[in-house]
Amino acid sequence: MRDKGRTALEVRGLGRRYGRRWVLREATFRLPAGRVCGLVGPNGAGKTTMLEIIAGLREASAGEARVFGEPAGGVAARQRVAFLPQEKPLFTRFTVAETLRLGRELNPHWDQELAEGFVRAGSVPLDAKVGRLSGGQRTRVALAVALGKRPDLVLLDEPLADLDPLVRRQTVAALLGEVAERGITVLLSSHLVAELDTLCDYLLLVAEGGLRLAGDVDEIISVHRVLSAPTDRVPTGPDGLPAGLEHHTVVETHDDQRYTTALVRPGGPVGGFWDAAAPTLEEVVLAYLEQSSSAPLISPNSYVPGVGSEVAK
Ligand SMILES: Nc1ncnc2c1ncn2[C@@H]1O[C@H](COP(=O)(O)OP(=O)(O)OP(=O)(O)O)[C@@H](O)[C@H]1O
Repeated sequence: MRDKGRTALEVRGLGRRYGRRWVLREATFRLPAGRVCGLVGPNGAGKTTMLEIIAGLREASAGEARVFGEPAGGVAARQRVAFLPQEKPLFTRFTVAETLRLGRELNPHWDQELAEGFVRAGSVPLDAKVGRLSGGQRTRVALAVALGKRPDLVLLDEPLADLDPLVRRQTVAALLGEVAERGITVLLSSHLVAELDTLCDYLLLVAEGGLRLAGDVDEIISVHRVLSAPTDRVPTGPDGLPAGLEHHTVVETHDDQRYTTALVRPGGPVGGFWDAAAPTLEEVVLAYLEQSSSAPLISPNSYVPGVGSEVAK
């Protein structure tokens, strides 16, 4: 792994506004090299905007992004980045082989063997016109073009959204195989929250213009607990929240007639009537999406020294 131990991406105080409206504000994090990072957030949270800034396709209104130490958008950074936008940038009249040939002509470091192998492994015929391919086959060709550039950082904007579950699983396995073998860093936006933990070992969550979660998936899960108790045993505490949560950072609470649950970052022992369990990544993500005003969590290896961020606790 060429970049092991390095930072693939460093974002400091990044912001973007359209007119007077800020869609992204003061995003600060670090993404270590070699990780597969999920970028999640509600519609309109600024995920595409952030990917476009990192790819050098859009100017930031504040702050900066650096790719392997180089300013995003500069020649050095662009050479190391491949960006696959939501609408796959393929010419429908080209055959698959012609598409790969174009990739070779446009990219000095093109890896034909990799790109062709990736397409063949998905049983996509090289002589087929791109316009005649299924959505899954087209995704595979677009990913092959992205990987063929031999990038160090791949940015994918909802690459899997239109694939059926089986094709999605096959495509993900193929993609993860390539990136692991080559030590490529991946940042991919996705709404497929239930599948994130099979894809990603790193997570960024943006909501309401700001970064709410950043860090290792394992670390993020390990600092949270899901507490549950029968609703009839849970009195209301002085702050209006269910009692017994005073010493914890409460991300979200939910109750129905039978059970009350809370996702918390424990600030001490959990006791009394509460049962505590480790949450799934999906539970954590959904809780932060539901309560986008909860205190952000930037875990230590995403933390950028000298820029105001909250460290995991
Ligand atoms: N060129 C533009 N001019 C004005 N507003 C824009 C422009 N591009 C994006 N926006 C607005 O910025 C906000 C963030 O858009 P963005 O596409 O980055 O969000 P997203 O998180 O990727 O959303 P989704 O999950 O729906 O793809 C949206 O409200 C969008 O309407």
